[in-house]
Amino acid sequence: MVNEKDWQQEQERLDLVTKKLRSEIAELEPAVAGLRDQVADIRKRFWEEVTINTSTHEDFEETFYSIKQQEALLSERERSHRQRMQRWKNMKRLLPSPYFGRVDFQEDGLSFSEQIYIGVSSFVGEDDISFLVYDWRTPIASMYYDSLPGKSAYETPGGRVSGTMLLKRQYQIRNGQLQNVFDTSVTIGDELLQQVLGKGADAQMKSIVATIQKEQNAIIRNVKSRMLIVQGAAGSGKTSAALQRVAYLLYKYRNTLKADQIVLFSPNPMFNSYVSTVLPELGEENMQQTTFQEYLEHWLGSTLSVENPFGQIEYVLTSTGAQGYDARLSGIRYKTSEAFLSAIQNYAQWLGKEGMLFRGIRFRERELITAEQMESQFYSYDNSIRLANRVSLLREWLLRELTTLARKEQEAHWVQDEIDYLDNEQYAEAYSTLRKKYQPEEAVLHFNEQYRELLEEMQGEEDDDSDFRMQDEEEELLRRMIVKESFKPLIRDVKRLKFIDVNGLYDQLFGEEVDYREMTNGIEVPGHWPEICVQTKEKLSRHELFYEDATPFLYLKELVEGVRTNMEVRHLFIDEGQDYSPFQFLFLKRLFPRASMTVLGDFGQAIFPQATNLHEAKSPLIQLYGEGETSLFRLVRSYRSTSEIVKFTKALLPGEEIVPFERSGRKPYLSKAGNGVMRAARIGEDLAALQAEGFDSIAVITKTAAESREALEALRIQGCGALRLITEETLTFEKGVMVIPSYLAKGVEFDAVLIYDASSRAYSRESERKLFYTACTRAMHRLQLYTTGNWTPYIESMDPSLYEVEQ
Ligand SMILES: Nc1ncnc2c1ncn2[C@@H]1O[C@H](COP(=O)(O)OP(=O)(O)OP(=O)(O)O)[C@@H](O)[C@H]1O
Repeated sequence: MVNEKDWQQEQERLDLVTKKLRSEIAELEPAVAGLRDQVADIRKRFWEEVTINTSTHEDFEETFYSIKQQEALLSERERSHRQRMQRWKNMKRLLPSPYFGRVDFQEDGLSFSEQIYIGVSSFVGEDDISFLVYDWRTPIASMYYDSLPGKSAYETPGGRVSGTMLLKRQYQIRNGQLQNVFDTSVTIGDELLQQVLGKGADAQMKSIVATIQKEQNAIIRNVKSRMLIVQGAAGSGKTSAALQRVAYLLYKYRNTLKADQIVLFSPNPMFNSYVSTVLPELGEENMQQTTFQEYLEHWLGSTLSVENPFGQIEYVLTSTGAQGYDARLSGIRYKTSEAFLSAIQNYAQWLGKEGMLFRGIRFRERELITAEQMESQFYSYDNSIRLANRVSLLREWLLRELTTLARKEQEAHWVQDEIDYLDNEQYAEAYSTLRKKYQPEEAVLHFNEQYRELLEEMQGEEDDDSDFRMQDEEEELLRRMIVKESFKPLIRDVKRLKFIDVNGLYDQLFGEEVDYREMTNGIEVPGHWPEICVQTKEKLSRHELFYEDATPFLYLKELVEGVRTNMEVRHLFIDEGQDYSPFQFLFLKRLFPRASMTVLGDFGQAIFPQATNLHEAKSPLIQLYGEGETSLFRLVRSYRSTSEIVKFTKALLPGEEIVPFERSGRKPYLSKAGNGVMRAARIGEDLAALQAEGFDSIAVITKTAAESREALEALRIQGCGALRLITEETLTFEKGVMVIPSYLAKGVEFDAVLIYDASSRAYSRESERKLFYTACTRAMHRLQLYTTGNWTPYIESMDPSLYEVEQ
């Protein structure tokens, strides 16, 4: 806290800034409203102001310029309106709390210092040059995050500015009133951060601009690397850093970068709702948000049913010992590995020489073009031409073939039959459609000409043949129309490359080991190969794909058919990056060739079998853009949980680099019950107690979805009302008490976490350790664990001083 005099001065300055903000807002208000009306008015009267006259060339020119002038006027007004509106909105946002920080900085060589007040946007005085508040994203504001009083510097586009920071101060301001003022010296920790972290969880993530830490700031402001990889412990602020980074990029590149050119891939749809308010809170529009599953379904969903990652993890967690389980697990590991990535690439090469599979084009129970014909046409192209380009050539060839075949088809009996079956009305309708449709075509023009001649003839002298001639022409056109209509689906399918049997191509890989080796240039198969083949083929025959097959399948499809790209997107953010396989990263790179990537994750929370270790030296992620274009960051300090919870969770996962932020609370608390009913009763009592203590975001975390349903039922029987069950379909995140499976709790946090079953029955395998760790690290203030039997070995082997046991 500062002394009384300083406090007084700060309150006075705050009053001054608040007054100026108020008066500018009031001044701008009518202008903002007026401009809105003016723009609407110009829009309305746009055409009244323009004289349209196109009689002569000069008139036409005049009209053209008059329209141009009106357009320019309108866009100028709109621009001015937008700018004033933005300024007005920024000031409104600043008003309740105009700034949160201040640094006093004396530049080397100058005899005076400047007071730099930092807030969520800039506020410039009437003179248009003195900054009453600096936007937190300005270069000078970076010192607030990076330095302590003493020698200090900041980077500007014009070079480095060095000097001395004389003071660093933090504020808590509510409704124009100072609540707290802290001076940060070299020795004192971040008091504001202490205050912020002591608060309860929210249904929505909050912005952290007032307390961004130095190592987070480095991530937020890095614009040098094409690829940013952040390995950060649970609760270390990865998602927070990502979102503030989006705001930073939107500010830095405000003239060229729009929010919809940034895409965030998040772990589940509920997470989207959780983070959706951070950017609007900072005065920026939200970036696009999606999940990888959405992307897979977009490209494969029309023909195949793709398992989602939660289906996969439920299977992994619940089907231990089931027939085929070990094979599936071995398959998951293999299909997401780099070896399989190479296998697919080599396989595509092999297909360039042989083995392509096509689907013959069938029409009315006949094979118009056989798969063999396509194959021989395909392999007749020079094999130095890329696979996808040869597919394009084949497509052109097929379209030409179909045109020729359509011409022949016009003479077929079925066409005549169709014409004969048309009744008068249908005939007339077909004929008029035909006239409209074929009007511009040469044959029709020709026909019309003849028709006119015929009419003239008919009006002049009688010609007995004319009716017949007309009928002939009509019939020919009708035949063309009928065939063209029936060929339409064939042509559409060819254009969509349906003649390639991608299912067959993927299926073909899963055969005899010797064949696999030959097709993939010697890549080894994993254990349980024959069973993996049976499982994969069986799924495909039902037009289904395992989650682990979806990306390789899509990759193969793209190698054969050509890549789809999105050139608009400039920045890609991938949260929970450890849950993506090398395939998925490669894919995203190919899909967004102009984008930079920021990947955030924690290998300690790698709960899916396809996990990628983000920081490993040989990690495919680092290879993606090459070391030169990649920056690695590590965040180890956990801001989410109390130090007692962090110490406990760290012991669960020896080796995980995680350092608690000094905030104290109760030790994790273990409660053993005699049976399920007693446990539910105990949890029910604890829930009530926690709520009475004021915690309003509480999660009962279960291992699986099935266990969530069971827990919900048991707790309801105990009279716990208002429990919300979270499933993979849940789209919004709300406060309250919820029952949630561990893997859906990823990325979010709760005041209190109750682990429903922490027994050795539920968590004993090494593969489950990270899942357990992820669940426990969701807790901010309280962590309570329950069992009806033995504790999980991860707890049994832990130092007992790290937890309390119910007496
Ligand atoms: N600099 C900061 N100032 C204030 N709060 C912070 C800061 N950094 C992180 N936090 C808070 O810590 C909590 C965890 O942050 P966040 O969810 O971004 O971490 P994470 O690394 O993505 O976590 P996880 O991987 O476990 O999901 C959030 O409540 C966030 O607001």
